[in-house]
Amino acid sequence: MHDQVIDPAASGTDGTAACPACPEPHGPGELRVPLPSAADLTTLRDARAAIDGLDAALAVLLEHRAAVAAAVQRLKPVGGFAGRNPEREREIVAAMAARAPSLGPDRLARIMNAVIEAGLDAAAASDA
Ligand SMILES: C=C(O[C@@H]1C=C(C(=O)O)C=C[C@H]1O)C(=O)O
Repeated sequence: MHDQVIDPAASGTDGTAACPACPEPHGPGELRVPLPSAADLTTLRDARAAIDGLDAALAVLLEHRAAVAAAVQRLKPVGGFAGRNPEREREIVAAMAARAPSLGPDRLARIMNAVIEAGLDAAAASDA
């Protein structure tokens, strides 16, 4: 969860906190990340720095998503891999494809299949 990746040693005195994903301090339960414009990146160093910032935010989102997906498994009558729901997964991919048109539904399906399986696997490991 996002709160868990905030470095308490870097916390401000005003209730805000520094976190590895965000360039600016912010309150708990928030993620703020700049969205660099690829067209503005003209050096390898800057482009890699932009990737690193986006990946830090992705990691925070993936950690948080896995925790929420684990909560869903506990709420469903049949959770875990046995309760996998292809129709729900197709809906997720379709909604994401509308926001990520350059990736499109086929690539997003591969990405989200990996994300969903990793979440279910992590949830099963934490139950064991
Ligand atoms: C979270 C659920 O369980 C499973 C995991 C999903 C996910 O990580 O998004 C989606 C569908 C299910 O295969 C759910 O049914 O909503």
